[in-house]
Amino acid sequence: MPKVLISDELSDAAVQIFKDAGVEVDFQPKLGKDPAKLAEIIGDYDGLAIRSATKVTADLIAKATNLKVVGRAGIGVDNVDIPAASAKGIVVMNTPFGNSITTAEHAVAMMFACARQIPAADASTQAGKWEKSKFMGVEITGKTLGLIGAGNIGSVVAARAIGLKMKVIAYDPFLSAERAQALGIERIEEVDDLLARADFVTLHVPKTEKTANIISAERVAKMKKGARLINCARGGLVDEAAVAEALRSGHLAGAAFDVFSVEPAKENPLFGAPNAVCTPHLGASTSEAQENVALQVAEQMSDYLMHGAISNALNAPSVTAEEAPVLKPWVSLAETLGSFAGQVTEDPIEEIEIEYVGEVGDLNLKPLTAALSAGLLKPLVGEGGVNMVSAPVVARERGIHITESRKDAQGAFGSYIRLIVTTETLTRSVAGTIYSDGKPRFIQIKGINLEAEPMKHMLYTTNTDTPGYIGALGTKLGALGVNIATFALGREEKSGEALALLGVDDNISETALAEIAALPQIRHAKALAF
Ligand SMILES: NC(=O)c1ccc[n+]([C@@H]2O[C@H](COP(=O)([O-])OP(=O)(O)OC[C@H]3O[C@@H](n4cnc5c(N)ncnc54)[C@H](O)[C@@H]3O)[C@@H](O)[C@H]2O)c1
Ligand SMILES: O=C(O)[C@H](O)COP(=O)(O)O
Repeated sequence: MPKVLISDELSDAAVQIFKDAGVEVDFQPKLGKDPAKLAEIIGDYDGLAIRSATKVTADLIAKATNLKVVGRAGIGVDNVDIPAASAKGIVVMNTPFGNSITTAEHAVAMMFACARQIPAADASTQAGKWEKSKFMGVEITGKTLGLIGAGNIGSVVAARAIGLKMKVIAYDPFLSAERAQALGIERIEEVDDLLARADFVTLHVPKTEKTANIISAERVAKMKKGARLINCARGGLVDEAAVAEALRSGHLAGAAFDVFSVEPAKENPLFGAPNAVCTPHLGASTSEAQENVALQVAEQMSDYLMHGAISNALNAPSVTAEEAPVLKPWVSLAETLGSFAGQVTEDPIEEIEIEYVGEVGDLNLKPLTAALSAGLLKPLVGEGGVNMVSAPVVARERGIHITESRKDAQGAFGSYIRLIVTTETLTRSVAGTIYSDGKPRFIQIKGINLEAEPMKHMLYTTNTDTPGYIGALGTKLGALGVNIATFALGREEKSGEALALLGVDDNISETALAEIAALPQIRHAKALAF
């Protein structure tokens, strides 16, 4: 039974979902704030469900010896070291839509809060002051709202703002003209042009190398005098000290921040600045959003751990729950073919071509290609060093170029996978299919037809096609105490080249292999393990 740890404040609805799916669950919502304790126990878990408090660092991942999936109940995954997770084969998934509306509503609430100074007016009124003339505000109607980032949350904010009779302009390099038109907003090519026009600027981008400090001190200075800035996206997008200074100088009339460069924010340059409205990362904190993301993350993680279905992963191809069982035998075949090629190829691999022939080409090929690449790279990288998640990264790091193509059915088999591996000196191919019994078969090696069911231990030989070879090999294996389970042969009549693929009961030792390879008919012998 897979075991999941919930280390942040998730709605307890998630616990029931895990249990119902047959996943053991440990609910320790304070653990995210205790990294040492978390590191001590993480090795026991197959899954880790988090929000933003838990920091999934490379150090934590190194200790997570059984971890298969990290599920983020929310959107931002900047608290997860995704390259480290990918390198270890851990799927990282989030819930990209569950809290978008809630967060957009918070941004709109923050816009109103700083347009009418509601928090300060509230504090003053509750202190018995009645400072009616102190809290002069501005109308939102007819004002220009500048969105930086018009993705899921930004586009909900746009819709709400249009409803409030605002003019909405947006800077987002990935926003198409068609999408902007559909949203009823104006696309702006340069951030600075947006800042020069907007009365309110609101950020809705992830924090990346490109967006870090996107509202720098220089850009704060370029904002319209009297403008207001809202950040409900991520800390680190804005130069907070420059904004505080602009509030004091009167260049900006308000700033409303839900997120800060250091969190939890116990102190910050914005605290105490005039008309600075601050909330403690509450964007996603509604009962509706928390229920949504908790249920969704628990479902996604359970589907992966129990059935291999992958959704909303940041570092792995998607596989639906319907696809997973259909793909399963093909994923296993792909990994076996890759493993065969990886074990018999001695030179550095330059290129891998994968042909999906016939009906298999209609399946979701990404997981098949990833599994095949993992099988192929495993013998080169070492056991445990690569899997479906990390294989594309490892292949890229090693300069191995992978291509895939779909082909119409040809030959005796309606559907099969053929892998062609190119090294500096040679090109080799291997093909396999799934029989109607649901089991995989090798059907061709080096262009030579044969039929062999993959087994845990196998012996592969290439040999001259001369009489007596089978007898000599059988006798030699008998003398070495190697029991033959299956024996498949193939040959190319014209070239006189032949090959054999045998299933054997146990691993063949190196000494035994050397004796086998010394048979006069043998060109090459290799002990294989799957
Ligand atoms: N305050 C909270 O509690 C809270 C809650 C949810 C999400 N968030 C944060 O809100 C942000 C937006 O979330 P989302 O769901 O809308 O994400 P999204 O991926 O749907 O949208 C992000 C948009 O940013 C755009 N973008 C990327 N690089 C850009 C750049 N350099 N300049 C301008 N635009 C750029 C993308 O094209 C995309 O349209 C994320 O950082 C997320 O973590 C915060
Ligand atoms: O990215 C997100 O989903 C938000 O920042 C929410 O974070 P939280 O789950 O820690 O509230």
